[in-house]
Order: sequence, then C-alpha cells, then structure tokens
Amino acid sequence: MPGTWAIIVAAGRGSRLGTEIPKQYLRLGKHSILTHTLKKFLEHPLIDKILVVIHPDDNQLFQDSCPDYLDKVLLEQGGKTRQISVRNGLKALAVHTPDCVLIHDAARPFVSADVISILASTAQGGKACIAATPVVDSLKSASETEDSIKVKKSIKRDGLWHAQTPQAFPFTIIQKAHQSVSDQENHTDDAAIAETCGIDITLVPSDRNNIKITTTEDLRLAEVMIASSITKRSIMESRTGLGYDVHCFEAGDHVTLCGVDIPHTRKLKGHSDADVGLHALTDALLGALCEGDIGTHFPPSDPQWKDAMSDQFLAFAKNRVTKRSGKIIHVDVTLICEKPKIGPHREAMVARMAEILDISPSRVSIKATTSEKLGFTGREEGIAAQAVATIQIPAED
Ligand SMILES: Nc1ccn([C@@H]2O[C@H](COP(=O)(O)OP(=O)(O)OP(=O)(O)O)[C@@H](O)[C@H]2O)c(=O)n1
Ligand SMILES: C[C@](O)(CO)[C@H](O)COP(=O)(O)O
Repeated sequence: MPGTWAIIVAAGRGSRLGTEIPKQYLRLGKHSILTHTLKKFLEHPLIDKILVVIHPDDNQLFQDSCPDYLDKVLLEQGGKTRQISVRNGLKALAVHTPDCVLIHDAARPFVSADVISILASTAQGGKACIAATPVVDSLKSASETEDSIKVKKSIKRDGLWHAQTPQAFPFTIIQKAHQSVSDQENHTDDAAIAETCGIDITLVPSDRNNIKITTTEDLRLAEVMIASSITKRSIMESRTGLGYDVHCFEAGDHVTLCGVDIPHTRKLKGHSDADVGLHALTDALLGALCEGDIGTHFPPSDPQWKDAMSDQFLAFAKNRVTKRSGKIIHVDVTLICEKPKIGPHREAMVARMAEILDISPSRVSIKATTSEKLGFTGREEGIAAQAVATIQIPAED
C-alpha cells in the first residue's frame, strides 16, 4: 500500500534503564510506553499504516502490552542495533511500496501530533527531515579519569541541535541509504545514515517534551508528565452537540434502540436498523465537532447502508472525536415513546453505548418519557429521540 508509513523501532533491550522487561513494555499511566507511542501514530490522519519492529523474544510481551493493536500494525523482527532494526523494517516495507516513511523510537511516547504533521507533509513533499530541538545548555568537552571529570574546553552551542525522532524520508531515498552503510558503522540515527549519502536534511523544530526514555530519571519524568498531562497539548475546549431523530413503525417483531434489540409488536422503519437513539447521538457528536450530520457521512441513498447496524455510525462519530485528539465527556439520550417500556432495557443500553464509545458507563445516560398520548409518539406511530453530547477537543484559534 503506497502512502505514508511509520516504522516504530521497539527491539531494544533498554540496558541503560536496566528494568526486568524492556522499557517499551513498562506501564506509564494506563498503557505501556509502546502503546502510548503507537496511539500517536494510529490516531494521526497523515499516517496510513504502521510497522513495529520488535525483538524476536518479545512476541508475548507485545501481545500482552498492545492487545488492541494486534490487527492494526505489521510486525517485523529487529536486530542487534537500532540501525539493523530500522533496516529490517525498511526491507519488510519495500513490498508495500510506501511513498514515505517516518521512523520513530518506541521510547519517545510524547511526540506531538503537530510535529508528526509537519514531518509527514515535508516528507510527502519529497524532503528528508527530522524532529530536533536547539541546544539550550552551555556545552563542555571533558576528560574523564577514575576520580574526576574535568573540562577540556567550552564549545559554542550556536547552530547545535538535539536530534530526536520521528525522522521522515521519501521511502526509496532512506532505503538506499540504509543499504549503503555497514553494520560496523553503527549510526545512532537515520539522519546520520542519510548524511553519508549526501542527502539534504531539514530540521523541524520540535519540543523538549519529546524525550527519549533512556535512564531512570527519564522514566520518573515521564511518569510525572503522564500524571499531570504536561505533554505539549493545545488547551482543550468543551463543546456540546444536539441530535434529534424520528422513525415510524411498520410491521415487525422487535425494535433496536440504543444498540439493544427489544421484542415489540412492531419494528421501526428505516434504511438502516432505524435505531433512533444511536442516530440522534451520532448527530450530537457530529454536531459538537461541526462535521455535518449522519446523512452527510452515510447517505440513505447509498445502498451499502441498507439494513446497516447503527453502532457503526456511532463508532464513526466517536473515531472522528479521537482523530481530533478529543475526548467524549458525557452523553445523554432521551427516548420518547409510549411503548416499549425502556426501563427494563436501560442498563443493557448504557453498557452497549459505553462499549461503542469506549467510555465508562458512568458517562452515559439514557432517559425515556412518553408524550402523554399526544402527537405522533402518543398515537404510537413512531419513536423520537433526542441526544446531547459533551466533548473536549483542542481549542481552535
Ligand atoms: N537493537 C535495537 C536497539 C534499539 N532499538 C529501538 O531504538 C529506540 C531508541 O533506542 P534506545 O533508547 O537506545 O533503546 P535501547 O537500545 O533499548 O536502550 P539501551 O541503549 O539503553 O539498551 C528504542 O525505541 C529501541 O527499542 C531497536 O529497535 N533495536
Ligand atoms: C534516534 C535517536 O533517538 C535520536 O536522538 C537516538 O540517537 C537513538 O538512541 P540511542 O540512545 O542513540 O541509541
């Protein structure tokens, strides 16, 4: 598959950290370090596909640490050095003919979506580029003896940068460069390998949150960063969206409401499964995002949505929130009907909606009311639903 790929190198042993399991599989907050890193790329709109390079001994660790991602990424085996691991990854990618590739350390879970965007679009434009930060401390070269470390000389820091990852390249350029260096050279990054081939490399100013977790101090810092969410993120803003939907009854034996099949004397008529509750909520989420409505994305005129289950519409809206680095805070659905009675099914509906939205059931509310036998719902001609969704997404300027 052409397009923009990411190679995440995760085959190192983490010897400087010295933990029992390699550092990329350690837990940081709710997830492993590798999972945090993978999420950044999986959720990024400019990244089409991901290959993860892991150590041959780590298959089980990978499966245990990233269970949600097993079918979402390709795997390749790493080698003794980072250089060999990247080369193995590039070799495995060649059959997919990618246009460009972003190479990234699993040990850098705090890379920002903005930096990935700039690197991906620069590489898509045909240029090699790397994330980097300017050196801010004074620099010394030193000589080390058994009992002391002494300054040899001060070094001007002007024009010096710390190289980070991702490092992004048009695919064939970096593949050829990697093939042209020997294992003995053992370059510590891909830009150094590209440099040996005379390739121009653009520096993309990154941020100092994009640390590589190398030592115990780094791990402690990473724990604090996760705990207090001080990674570079835009200020979040709250948004509310409103949804409303109606479906009429026709002959049948059950209705599908909020993802749950309920036996009834009639069914709801619709192009899809006519789940008014999920349709209203899908519209509420799309409304909060200002991204149109359910019909914009799933036109009733399109035969592929005939008899479709509405959970996929809601999952789509939820993924749009995630793609924009947002979070669903709370959803509230009101079903308006005389029958069927909603109370006995409320718990199952809450559980199903929480599952589709991947949020806690404590953030999902379902209410029901009759319309006192007034109007079309009162005459039992159909069911109406209202929904409100509250989300947080990065603030727009
Ligand atoms: N043979 C190797 C060595 C490193 N890496 C990966 O390259 C990244 C950067 O390397 P580094 O931080 O040096 O990781 P380790 O090699 O694991 O650490 P150490 O040098 O302390 O053993 C890490 O995500 C690491 O998993 C790799 O895929 N294959
Ligand atoms: C590629 C890299 O992350 C750039 O800073 C770094 O060089 C790799 O880590 P290592 O410690 O040099 O192996």
